[in-house]
Amino acid sequence: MPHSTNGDIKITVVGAGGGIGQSLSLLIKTQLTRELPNHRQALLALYDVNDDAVRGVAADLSHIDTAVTVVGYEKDKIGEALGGADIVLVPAGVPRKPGMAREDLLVINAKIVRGIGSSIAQYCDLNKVFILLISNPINSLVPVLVKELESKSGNIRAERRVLGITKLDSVRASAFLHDAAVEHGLKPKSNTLEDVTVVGGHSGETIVPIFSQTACCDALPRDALEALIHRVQFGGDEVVKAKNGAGSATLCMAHAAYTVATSFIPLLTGQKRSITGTFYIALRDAQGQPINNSAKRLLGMINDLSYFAVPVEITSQGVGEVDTSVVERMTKYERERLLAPCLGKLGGSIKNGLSL
Ligand SMILES: NC(=O)C1=CN([C@@H]2O[C@H](COP(=O)(O)OP(=O)(O)OC[C@H]3O[C@@H](n4cnc5c(N)ncnc54)[C@H](O)[C@@H]3O)[C@@H](O)[C@H]2O)C=CC1
Ligand SMILES: O=C([O-])CC(=O)C(=O)O
Repeated sequence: MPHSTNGDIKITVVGAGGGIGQSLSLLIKTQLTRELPNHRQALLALYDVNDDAVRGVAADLSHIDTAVTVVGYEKDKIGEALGGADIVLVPAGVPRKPGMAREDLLVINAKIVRGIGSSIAQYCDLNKVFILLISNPINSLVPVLVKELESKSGNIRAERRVLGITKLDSVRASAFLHDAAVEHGLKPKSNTLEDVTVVGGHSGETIVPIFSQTACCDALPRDALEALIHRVQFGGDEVVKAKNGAGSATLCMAHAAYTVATSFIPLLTGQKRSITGTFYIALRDAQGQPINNSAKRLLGMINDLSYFAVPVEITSQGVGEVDTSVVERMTKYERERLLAPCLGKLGGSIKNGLSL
């Protein structure tokens, strides 16, 4: 299965033998056909440097009765795993243990992500593939990956194909908002939880949930709202502490990444010309110029930071227009108490990634 010829959708999971990789691959194998038009097939390519793990996961998943074809690729077969991919999901790297910050993973995971970036530049079509990065610290590793792709491929639009997944923050914000609403006697009107836009980055105070733009925010007491914001910003710590040395969030992350991956299906199958989603993206191109006018406007609102998580339009050309309206409509409290500290910390993380 080297290439996704004849119109099949090819999704490659790099780091498929790990906690996130296995759960994410299970979701893709069991659920993806529901999202596909009848005449389209899906290929799921699993890659990991741990040969036993990838062999085992591929054999195990291939016994499930869905029409998604699963193939495992061992360490020296990365070219075949990546060739022809429409989406490359990257949950490869080391997770946190208690007492560690995501930033403590930078040196080790940057080495891993750079190696993967180099292989993507070699084997993927950078005018076609979407690279969805999960590995931490996202705030610094998206810059690392973009730089690697630009230098190894010479493709001046490579930055538009790289999307840092911050979806788990909005998944948590929705879940915790629902919990808080129930706790304060605000009866949810349906089983569908409210979406919460989260901008900034993916670590502590760089995570900026915009609860003011949700329906039930005004009904919550101020202290409950502040506790909610803190819980979203430090939600990852809750899981790291609970797992007590056995790693960080895997199941909720797999759910978040699966949701993101399936949101691309209408674009990949030509049912839609564009989709939208919130991603941590590069706002400047390889020459340092804003990627478009909306990115230029956003840069003016965020102290000129070159990377930021924001709702954005995605077309077959990659990252398109960013939606600046969520940042424009933030309250004074959100601007001063959340956005300002986010920008300070995020600037440092971007610099750390670029200086490696
Ligand atoms: N963006 C986000 O919201 C989240 C990110 N993460 C991050 O995701 C990463 C993975 O987490 P887990 O799955 O829990 O870790 P894990 O240790 O269970 O799995 C990582 C897998 O990556 C593989 N790997 C290492 N180097 C590789 C390479 N060069 N190529 C291919 N595979 C390679 C390992 O063999 C292992 O199977 C961590 O960095 C973690 O911090 C975790 C949760 C949320
Ligand atoms: O906390 C971690 O290290 C993993 C992660 O990014 C999250 O759960 O949000």
